Amino acid sequence: MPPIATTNTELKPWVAPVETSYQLDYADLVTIDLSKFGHNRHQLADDLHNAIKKNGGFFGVINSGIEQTEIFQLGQSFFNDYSLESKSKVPVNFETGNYFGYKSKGNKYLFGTDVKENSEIFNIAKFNGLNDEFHDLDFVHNNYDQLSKVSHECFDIVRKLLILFAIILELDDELYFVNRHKYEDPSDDQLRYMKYHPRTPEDDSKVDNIWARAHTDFGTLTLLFNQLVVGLQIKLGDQWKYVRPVKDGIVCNVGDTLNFWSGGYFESTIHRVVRPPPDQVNKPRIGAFYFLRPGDKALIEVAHSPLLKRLGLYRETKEPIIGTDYVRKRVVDYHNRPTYEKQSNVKFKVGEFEITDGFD
Ligand SMILES: O=C(O)CCC(=O)C(=O)O
Ligand SMILES: [Fe+2]
Repeated sequence: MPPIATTNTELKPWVAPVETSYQLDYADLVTIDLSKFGHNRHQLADDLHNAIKKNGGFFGVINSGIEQTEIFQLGQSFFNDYSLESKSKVPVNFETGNYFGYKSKGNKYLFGTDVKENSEIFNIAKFNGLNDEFHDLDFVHNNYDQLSKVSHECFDIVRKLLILFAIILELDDELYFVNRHKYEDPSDDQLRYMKYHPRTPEDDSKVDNIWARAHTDFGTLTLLFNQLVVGLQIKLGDQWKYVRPVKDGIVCNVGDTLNFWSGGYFESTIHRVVRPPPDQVNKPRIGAFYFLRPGDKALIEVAHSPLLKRLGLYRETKEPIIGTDYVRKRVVDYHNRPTYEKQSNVKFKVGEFEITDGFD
């Protein structure tokens, strides 16, 4: 079905949640200034290199040029203005592993308890003419132009980051990763809206206050827009550290496939979401993300990087794996289950590439 032109519904103002007054144990995230990209990308690549080595693949990005108020206005509208029936028109089908569409909350029990998982998710495929059936929801029809704009703007940001990652690896071709992630190609990239529905303290305590199980991200890069309701934690060594919101900025992290391309040098770090502090726990925690994922034309092998060779991290890949295959197998393995069990240090492997995950 062809896209129906946007009707430009009036979006209600977004009132950002007030920051917590609790003192929490935060990771010392390093932030890079993307406005340097145009005139000094080699310096910026050095900045990024320092940033990712400090916090296992998590870093902040400022001056990306993207307008975040509109992103959250759209998310707020999705969760507040549309009925369950309207949102459910394109349901996520975990059997396919593409993860496009809507997932309502509370479909699965957690950790062998009587407590259900609490996230509501809508994953929006790229606006490249290949995914019209996954855009067939009133919310998308009503906001088609804005959502398409946001999706393209997110892509422009990750495109710059992909160039910086190629520079860090000293690859001959700065566009090595860009050529393996093209907006016009088929891939399971998603612009995601996510809302966590608070549970009672009693229920939360039965599941160790976990709102999102510990995991690594499945694709290449993740952008996480200004999340003021804290709860995201990353695992650094054996310590969990909170991620501080980057004011007017983006938290970004490396996922599994960039980890593979870099022979593990860029880390796909385990993270989770826990119950927010008491002064924020009942605020709507609406998340907005862009998940960059390699497509079915992207072969994943350890890149021929002089840096990786010097570090002893380069190895020849006998059988490269296909980007979309990896991501879909990972989604199926992770989500296509009747319940979410408690597991630690689980290995997931496709071909020669293995990741250690853990649900804690
Ligand atoms: O909600 C968050 O802050 C993070 C969620 C997350 O890690 C994910 O959806 O992959
Ligand atoms: Fe994640």
